[in-house]
Amino acid sequence: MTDDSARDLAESRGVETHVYQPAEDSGLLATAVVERGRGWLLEVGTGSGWVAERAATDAPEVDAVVASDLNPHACRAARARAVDAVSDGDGSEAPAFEVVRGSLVEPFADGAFDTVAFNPPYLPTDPDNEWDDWMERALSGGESGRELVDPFLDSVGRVLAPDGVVLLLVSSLTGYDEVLEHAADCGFAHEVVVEESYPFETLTVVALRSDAR
Ligand SMILES: C[S@@+](CC[C@H](N)C(=O)[O-])C[C@H]1O[C@@H](n2cnc3c(N)ncnc32)[C@H](O)[C@@H]1O
Repeated sequence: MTDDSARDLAESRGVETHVYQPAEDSGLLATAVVERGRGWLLEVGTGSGWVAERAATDAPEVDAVVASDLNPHACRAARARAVDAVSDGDGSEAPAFEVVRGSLVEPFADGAFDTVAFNPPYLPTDPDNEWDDWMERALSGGESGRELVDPFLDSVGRVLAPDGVVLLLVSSLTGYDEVLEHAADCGFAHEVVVEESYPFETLTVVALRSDAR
C-alpha cells in the first residue's frame, strides 16, 4: 500500500492524520498550566487546542489565553474548540482563547506573556525515516530530538514579561540534561513541576525563569 492510500484509508475511517490529539504529554502540560499558569498565557504548538482550553477554563490565575501552531489544520481545530468552549458555541460570544498561525514565538510582541507553555515535537528521528507530513511536524524533533526545543529556548525570553515563566515538557528521549543545559545557557533556572514515568520514557514539565532576576 502506498503512503497516500494508507492516509486515505485512515482519513475515511476518521483516524486523525493532520492534528496531534491529546495524549499523556498533553495531560502533564495541562496539569502544570492549571497549577502554575498566570496572567497572559501563550501555548506554542497547540495542536487540537485541548491544553489551551484547559488553561482558559480551569487555570485560576490565568487571565487570557493565546494558542499558536505552524499547522493550519491544527489552527482550525483549535479555533473550533475555542468557539465550542463558550456557552452557546454559535460564534456570537468571544471564543475561549485566540488562535494565531506562526512559528514558535515569531508572531508575538516583546514582553507580551506572563506564561509560555510548550509541548514540543521531541522524538529523535532518523533522517532516512522522516515521513514529511503534519504529523511528522508534530512528533519529530529531528535527529537530536531538540531541533525545535533549542530555537524555542533561544527565542522565548523575548516574549516573556518580567517575572514570566516558561512551562516546557521534556522527554527523557530528547535528553533531559541536554535540554536543561541549553536552558541554562539561555539564562533560565529550572524547577520540576510534574513528572511521570512510562515504560519507554519519563516526561517532565519544568518551569523556567530568568536567573537574572
Ligand atoms: C507534540 S504536539 C503537541 C500538541 C498539543 N500542544 C498537545 O499537547 O496535545 C507539537 C505541536 O507543535 C506544532 N509545531 C511544530 N513545529 C512548530 C513550530 N515551528 N511553531 C509552532 N508550532 C509547531 C505541531 O504542529 C504540533 O501541533
